[in-house]
Amino acid sequence: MKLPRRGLYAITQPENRTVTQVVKDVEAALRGGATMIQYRDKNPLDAQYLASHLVEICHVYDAPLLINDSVELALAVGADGVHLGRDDGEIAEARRLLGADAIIGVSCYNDVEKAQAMAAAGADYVAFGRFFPSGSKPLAAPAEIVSLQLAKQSITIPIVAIGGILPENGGTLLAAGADLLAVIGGIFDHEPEAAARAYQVLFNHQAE
Ligand SMILES: Cc1ncc(COP(=O)(O)OP(=O)(O)O)c(N)n1
Ligand SMILES: Cc1ncsc1CCOP(=O)(O)O
Ligand SMILES: [Mg+2]
Repeated sequence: MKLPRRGLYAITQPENRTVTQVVKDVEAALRGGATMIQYRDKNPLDAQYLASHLVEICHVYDAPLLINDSVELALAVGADGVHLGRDDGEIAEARRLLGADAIIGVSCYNDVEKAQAMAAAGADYVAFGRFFPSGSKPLAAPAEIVSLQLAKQSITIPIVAIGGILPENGGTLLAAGADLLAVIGGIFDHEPEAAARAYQVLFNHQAE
């Protein structure tokens, strides 16, 4: 499945929710216009079961499903790719295991040089953030909007922004160079279809 060049990238929040509820919420986010989903679960009970249901529903909507942190889980469930942070392994190993068509995204925090190196090493997208205080990851280090502007000058793969992004503040990040907005709470702390739809105006504006 192809990596969308821009759009809303919804990241799951499965804590204290049943598999049925998480799948329903993700489907609602997809109906609301999310273009890609990441399964992120820091306390998984049955990750393989949930992730395989998420692959199924994402493919109905032609949206890639990426797995946070785990190449092994991505392989096991036939996911479209993986998101790797600084402690989650190397791009080359993920590529070897998942294949040429897999989508491999990497966290670059606030480090434009790292993003350039990751793009050269074969990443499919680079992610910067957190840009705004995040209830989902309160200790995430701040990133500067100027990093998006600098990255945009030298990086041609899609740039993802993450952290406290709402329909009210996402426009600044897109204007600075972000292509995809990655969101947890702004979608899944609310009714996800309406919440996802509220971000679409940002992308429609940009296209004008
Ligand atoms: C799109 C996207 N960007 C950044 C992250 C954060 O990854 P990481 O630093 O590995 O932190 P955890 O998410 O594993 O807590 C992400 N998951 N997705
Ligand atoms: C995983 C992650 N990495 C940096 S901030 C963050 C959480 C983003 O969630 P929210 O959209 O609720 O701030
Ligand atoms: Mg990680």
